[in-house]
Amino acid sequence: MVDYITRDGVALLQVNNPPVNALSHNVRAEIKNGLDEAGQDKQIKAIVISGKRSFIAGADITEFKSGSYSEWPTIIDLCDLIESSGKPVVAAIKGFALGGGHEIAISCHYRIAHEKSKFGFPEVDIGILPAAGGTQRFPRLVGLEAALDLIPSGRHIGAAQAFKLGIVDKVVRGDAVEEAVKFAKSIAGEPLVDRRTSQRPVMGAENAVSLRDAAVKLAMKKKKGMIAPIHCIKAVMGSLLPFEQGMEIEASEGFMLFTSGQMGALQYAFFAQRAAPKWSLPCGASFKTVKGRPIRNAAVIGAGTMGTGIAMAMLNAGIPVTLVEQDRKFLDKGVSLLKLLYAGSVSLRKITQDQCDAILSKLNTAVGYKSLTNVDLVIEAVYENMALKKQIFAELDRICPPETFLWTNTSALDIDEIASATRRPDKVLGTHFFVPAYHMKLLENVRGKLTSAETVASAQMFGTRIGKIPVVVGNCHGFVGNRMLHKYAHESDFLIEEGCWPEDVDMVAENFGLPLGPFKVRDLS
Ligand SMILES: CCCCCCCCCCCCCC(=O)CC(=O)SCCNC(=O)CCNC(=O)[C@H](O)C(C)(C)COP(=O)(O)OP(=O)(O)OC[C@H]1O[C@@H](n2cnc3c(N)ncnc32)[C@H](O)[C@@H]1OP(=O)(O)O
Ligand SMILES: NC(=O)C1=CN([C@@H]2O[C@H](COP(=O)(O)OP(=O)(O)OC[C@H]3O[C@@H](n4cnc5c(N)ncnc54)[C@H](O)[C@@H]3O)[C@@H](O)[C@H]2O)C=CC1
Repeated sequence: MVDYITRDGVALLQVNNPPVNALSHNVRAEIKNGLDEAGQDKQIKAIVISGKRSFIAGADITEFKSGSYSEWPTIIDLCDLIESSGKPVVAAIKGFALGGGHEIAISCHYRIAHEKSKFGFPEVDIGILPAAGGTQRFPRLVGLEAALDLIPSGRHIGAAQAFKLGIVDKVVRGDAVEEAVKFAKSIAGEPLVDRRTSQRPVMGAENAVSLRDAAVKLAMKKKKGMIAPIHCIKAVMGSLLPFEQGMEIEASEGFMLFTSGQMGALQYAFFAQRAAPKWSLPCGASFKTVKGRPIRNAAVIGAGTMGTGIAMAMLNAGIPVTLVEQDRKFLDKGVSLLKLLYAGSVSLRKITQDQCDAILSKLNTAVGYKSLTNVDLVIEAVYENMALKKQIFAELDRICPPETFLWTNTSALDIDEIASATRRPDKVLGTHFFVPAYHMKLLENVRGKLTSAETVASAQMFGTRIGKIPVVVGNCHGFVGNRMLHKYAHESDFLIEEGCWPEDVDMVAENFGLPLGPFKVRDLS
């Protein structure tokens, strides 16, 4: 799990724990053994820590449930051992240095990074904080302001910004490991006192109160309902005390999170989101055995709320789209809405005008279906009316090539009945997007009785390509999402009957952490 390689007086400790080099217990133990061996070997003058393929993506998240994250040696122990090493330790970073991996890196005496490497503390999004000294060393390396930005937000940054902030000593284009080995040889024997991060002062301490208040305000806005960002901020503020006292604050703030229900829920969500796209069918076909067909171009029928949102989701992923309506007036309305949304993204600087123009150049429009003779996929998003949907599917079946997938964005209708209007029920499937479809991550791919495994595979692949979390569900009224939403909607309605105002119900739901309350969502729908 950790290869120990010697190179001309340098010991290279290369973590090899696929897929992401998480710091599982065995990895930690082997890093410790490597450090001990290098420390004792008189021939070794310097140490390089790196990862095969990528650096280290952090603690092994499964260990927070099993408890082995706290088994010796912990990441805290490793960081202390690295920092206190009498021989210089250089981190060679390519790929990701995240969470505990980032903490290991900033405990090293020097950091050499590939230009495409990424740095961050994503702990906040799994309900914890960088509890291996990250909240104490990081402010000492980059100053209070940057630490109060990056730790509570969990944002990743690239190598160039990491260099600007002082996280990284050198950014390289070539092989980071080779560069680090060369560098390690060049600094062997130099004094390390000012290279030990925990011994540095924190820059920006004079503005501590205003920086803290701004960070709390931002965290409450951006991560509504989450407790971890506030504990992260409190722990970072502890860095203004001597290092050992700061570590105690980090541990006590960490303890509250490590024992919280939010940690369990967010870590469940982390693994659930990665499990969702992995599908299998009762016939035995699965994501491992069946390949999807890539979608080169598509059409969307209906330029209403959902049709425009679905078209945007595809355009954002670079898929050329033809937006189809029943008449010119509805089409113009849909296209204006779509253009307005992109103009909004330009004015908010989410995309440039050039990017906006490039995206819109892939949009075609049509009234009627006659032009759809060369599309890989059609997604229908017209009114929720079975007779209308069946009529449209029958017509599409006549016009589109036999291999074209015909998918429907119905909220609750029977996929098998819609498929029965065609001679290709194997290629019919429900793609249930959620409003706003260009933004919401969930995509239910509803499998009918006759939907083929290739169609399911293609829909799952398509979902991932357009940035969604696609999940295969069965065909029943309301599928999964809307059956859950029904209960939620009923309870919200009961509250109104009992005398609450819709805005009060929304406020409570939003304070709980939902981005929009139930009545605002209904207004959007
Ligand atoms: C305080 C009280 C207790 C006292 C005792 C004190 C003891 C010591 C405390 C030590 C505390 C340590 C604190 C700490 O530093 C915490 C952390 O480091 S938490 C982890 C932080 N890191 C992350 O959150 C990274 C998560 N991963 C990602 O963001 C992405 O995976 C990544 C960008 C790295 C790669 O993305 P991508 O290529 O898209 O791959 P996937 O996301 O699909 O992942 C592939 C595969 O790998 C699994 N996986 C990813 N990361 C982890 C992980 N960190 N641990 C375990 N498994 C991971 C993922 O689930 C996928 O698995 P599949 O089975 O293939 O689906
Ligand atoms: N609005 C929502 O929140 C969600 C809606 N859905 C489903 O998506 C589908 C569409 O819903 P919305 O976008 O909200 O409806 P909408 O009323 O906003 O848009 C429907 C559009 O379809 C067009 N249309 C009607 N007949 C047509 C035809 N024969 N050919 C071409 N275009 C035609 C209409 O002109 C209209 O612009 C429905 O089945 C709905 O149940 C699914 C998820 C969420």
